[in-house]
Amino acid sequence: MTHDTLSEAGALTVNTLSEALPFIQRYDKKTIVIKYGGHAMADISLAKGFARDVVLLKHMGVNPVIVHGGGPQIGDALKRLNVTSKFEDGLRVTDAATMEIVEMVLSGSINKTIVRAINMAGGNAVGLSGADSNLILAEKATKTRKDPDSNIEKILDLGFVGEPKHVDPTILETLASQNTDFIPVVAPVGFGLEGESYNINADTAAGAIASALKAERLLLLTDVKGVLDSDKNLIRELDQEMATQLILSGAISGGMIPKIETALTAVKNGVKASVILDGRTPHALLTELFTDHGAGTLIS
Ligand SMILES: Nc1ncnc2c1ncn2[C@@H]1O[C@H](COP(=O)(O)OP(=O)(O)O)[C@@H](O)[C@H]1O
Ligand SMILES: CC(=O)N[C@@H](CCC(=O)OP(=O)(O)O)C(=O)O
Repeated sequence: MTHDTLSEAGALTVNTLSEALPFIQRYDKKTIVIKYGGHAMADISLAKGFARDVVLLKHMGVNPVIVHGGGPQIGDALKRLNVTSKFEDGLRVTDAATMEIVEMVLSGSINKTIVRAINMAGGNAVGLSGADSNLILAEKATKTRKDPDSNIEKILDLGFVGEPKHVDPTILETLASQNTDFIPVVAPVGFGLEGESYNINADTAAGAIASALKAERLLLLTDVKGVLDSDKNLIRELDQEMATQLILSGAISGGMIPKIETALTAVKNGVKASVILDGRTPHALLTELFTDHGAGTLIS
């Protein structure tokens, strides 16, 4: 690189930093809940980049709360143990033996891998699951499906799949209020009233936590650019009406449906806005929060 191109690059960086000022002011001391999915953490360099970005956010005055998934990693562990696993409407049917493994993987290995990565990047992460400090009280998920032949609504028994019934955010608020540098990292495992554990979809857990905290943003990191229309173009902004139309037309399907529903519900429950964005893009979090153009689909 010549001296000129180097100084041009330097000027560009400084301009970008300077343009970030209004965004840094907007998010100062604000809570941002980030759902970090299992696919996004599989790539080591992306995972390191994610940890650095979270630490940078904290240094910039933001209060990031991480809620992680781990679907692919649970799948690998179950395969190694010869336990078969199936999904109904995007949720893993979870019997008692599967639940034990789900909890080991989510609250154990994955949670601690993320905690270590953030700490290695210079942060001070604290790993929690929904059982810690009564964070996520869950109850058995009640899902139904219409039988196509008889048109009768059937109840699906998903075992220990749970839905958040009550989130007590005291521990997260306490960590944030002490002016410490703690970064909470939450595994989506809820506790039941009988002492049982529940496997909660990580998007759902992140949405419930964001709602309880009245977060400024719920960022759902996934493995596509954002919500795409029927021509596969990125939709920059989406509201309830558009989402309903796109679901009815079939342009939005599969795992994207519960993700959008979570994003919309969070907004209805007091989260300022939700964003679905690409966790495969380096620095997706920083681009979303600190640039004019953002990164994915804003849902408000
Ligand atoms: N309109 C759409 N826009 C983007 N993705 C969509 C759309 N419709 C369906 N999808 C699917 O939804 C997936 C994201 O949901 P999911 O696999 O549950 O994500 P994650 O594992 O990150 O939680 C995408 O990889 C894509 O295959
Ligand atoms: C009930 C249910 O399906 N739970 C999920 C929890 C993990 C998760 O949601 O992880 P991702 O975000 O990486 O997909 C599961 O068992 O896979």
